Amino acid sequence: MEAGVGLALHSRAAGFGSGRRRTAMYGGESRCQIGSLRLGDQVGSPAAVRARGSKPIAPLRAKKSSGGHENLHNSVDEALLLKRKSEDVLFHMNGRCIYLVGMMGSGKSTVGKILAEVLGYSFFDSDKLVEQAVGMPSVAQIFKVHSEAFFRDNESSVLRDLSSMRRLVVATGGGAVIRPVNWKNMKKGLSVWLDVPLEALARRIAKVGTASRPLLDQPSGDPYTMAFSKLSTLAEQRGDAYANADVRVSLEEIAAKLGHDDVSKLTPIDIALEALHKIESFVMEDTVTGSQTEPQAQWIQTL
Ligand SMILES: Nc1ncnc2c1ncn2[C@@H]1O[C@H](COP(=O)(O)OP(=O)(O)OP(=O)(O)O)[C@@H](O)[C@H]1O
Ligand SMILES: O=C(O)C1=C[C@@H](O)[C@@H](O)[C@H](O)C1
Repeated sequence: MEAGVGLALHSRAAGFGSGRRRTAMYGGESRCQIGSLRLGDQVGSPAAVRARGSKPIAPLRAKKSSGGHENLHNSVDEALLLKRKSEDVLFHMNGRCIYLVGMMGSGKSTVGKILAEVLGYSFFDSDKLVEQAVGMPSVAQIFKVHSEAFFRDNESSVLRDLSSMRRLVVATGGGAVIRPVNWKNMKKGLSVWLDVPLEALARRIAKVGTASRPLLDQPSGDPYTMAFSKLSTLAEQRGDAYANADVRVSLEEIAAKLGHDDVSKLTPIDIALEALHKIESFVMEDTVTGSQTEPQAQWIQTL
């Protein structure tokens, strides 16, 4: 294959859940209103995602890079592995939604867009849907003008509305895990925890700044140190809330498996691939035990 020729993945969910409404990422067929959300052909399209202030979802392509043929081959191999694994996973998913949970900066949006593309699902970022529902341009502004509690109420409404849909990958807000009612809704699909060491999170966040993350934003101080200290406090407060997810994707484990000494060497594709492997194990076991969609944790059932 010539360098520079793109390998676009066109994973299709065709054949699954026929007769149900599809919300394919490109060119959804229908528009509908569910609760406070308007979903359908506009929202699922790249143009609509851009209109809501998100970056467009780039098609997954093998890129020509300065490394030449070797890099191209690696990219092609990765793309094929992802495509094959996504087909295995789709077979067992029955259209269930995937909810990505994890701390701020854990890569929920980055990895979520890759998963949505290979599975032929639609991608949504719940922070963006809250901004849309409230009619404000940023989460930071919602916190400032209203309050964190107001944001959390809207976040819960968005997750409740999404939970009645199918074939979505949802990047949830970092704090969505603290409310049991959100788990009750997320457990209608499959939840995946991106478990990233705090040092790596702080490095990523310090790189892009904290302005868009109101719980981390500080008027002064070294960005890495401030982010690390706040993230540590949040992680302590949240305790085991993330561990309630059906599947845990640990970057430390992936790095060890791939022989890397640092999680920063992992690409979003490495992480998406591991997520698909873990999802497959979970759904296969789930199919065998017949426990699909039943909330497991006792504290959810006490609601
Ligand atoms: N595997 C990775 N390696 C390095 N940087 C990454 C990786 N994944 C994501 N990032 C970067 O980390 C930052 C946060 O990623 P992303 O927005 O996907 O996280 P998130 O979990 O959705 O964050 P939030 O909940 O705060 O919105 C981005 O700048 C992104 O480019
Ligand atoms: O971890 C959190 O509590 C948050 C994470 C972000 O995604 C936003 O939902 C908001 O900034 C709060």
